[in-house]
Amino acid sequence: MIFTLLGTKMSEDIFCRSLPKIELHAHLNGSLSEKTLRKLGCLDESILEYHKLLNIINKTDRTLDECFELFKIAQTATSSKNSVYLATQSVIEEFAQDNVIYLELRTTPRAENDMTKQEYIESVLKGIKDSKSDIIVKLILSIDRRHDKVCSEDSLDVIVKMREEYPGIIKGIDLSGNPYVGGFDECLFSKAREHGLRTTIHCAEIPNDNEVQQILNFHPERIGHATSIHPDFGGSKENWQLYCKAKIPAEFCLTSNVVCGTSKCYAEHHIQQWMKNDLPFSINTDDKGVFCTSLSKEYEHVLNNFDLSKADLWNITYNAIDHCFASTEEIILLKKKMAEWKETHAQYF
Ligand SMILES: CNc1ncnc2c1ncn2[C@@H]1O[C@H](COP(=O)(O)O)[C@@H](O)[C@H]1O
Ligand SMILES: [Zn+2]
Repeated sequence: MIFTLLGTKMSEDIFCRSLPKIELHAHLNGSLSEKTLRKLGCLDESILEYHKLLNIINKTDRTLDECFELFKIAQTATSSKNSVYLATQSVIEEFAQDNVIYLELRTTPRAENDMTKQEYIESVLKGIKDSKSDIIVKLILSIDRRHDKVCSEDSLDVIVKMREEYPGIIKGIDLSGNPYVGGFDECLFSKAREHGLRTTIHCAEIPNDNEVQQILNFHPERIGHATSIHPDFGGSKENWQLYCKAKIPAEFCLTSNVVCGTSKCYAEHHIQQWMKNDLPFSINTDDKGVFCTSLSKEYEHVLNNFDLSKADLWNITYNAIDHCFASTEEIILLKKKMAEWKETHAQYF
């Protein structure tokens, strides 16, 4: 990679791009760039829908539902085994180009046309295995909140079966989807856990104290967004106390929250409460395609809005390694890579 360096100064954007990064919260179909959508044969009209987001951002009465409509465009582009395979490869390549050294990709297995849920997962796995990029990739499989019990249990059966075959790549299970629909099924996630799957759950994207309490009591390995847990952001005092005891690492996705309107702006993002109270978190993209972002840009937003140093940013990435679902050997390797980068780039801090 070529950097424009002035003396020993490295501008913030180049620093954020150059920094080796850990991505723990990226949905496959939400991560498809315009370039990838075109490669998959997506039509201009559909791509234009993506750009409508710029209008959504400027609207004050936008809804989460409007953002969720956009996933359907990407999902239409990945309705065959080959397109799922190509999409996976493209997404991995783009994260690697952004100097992401470890990626946990998540996706919801879909049975579509002549593709079964198992074939969907196999296509993603093939995309991961055939990837030529210098990046470690693990897979988390998602359960969509809007699916009924029968459909979710069917997904879990396939996920468990596939995990037995590919324990080195399939690491966990996630609960995602429109937070206004469906709910958290503790039995399903306990069953997944019994089968050795790690758990990460989208939690408190909107205020929902009862569900948040259930999720915190279940104690997943990680939670996504964690927007409305702190009382200043619509959560109850009891749940915040529960969270502070549990200290479950949170996966923050700032642009996603700002675009969807669940955070007012970057500077007022709830990440500030985690920093203030020394609670564990990582910085992630959520849906880099839909929200027109990258992990580097997310790091820049954090750097610019919260009075942090470049060393603080390095620490955030380094600490995120402890939240990942990789093996002990891989964790050691990632920490070594980060330490080496710090040493060779000491003059830029
Ligand atoms: C905005 N924040 C979010 N909150 C909740 N769920 C989200 C999400 N962003 C994405 N997804 C979930 O990921 C799917 C797209 O990727 P996959 O088809 O699974 O690869 C969406 O349909 C939704 O279920
Ligand atoms: Zn998400």
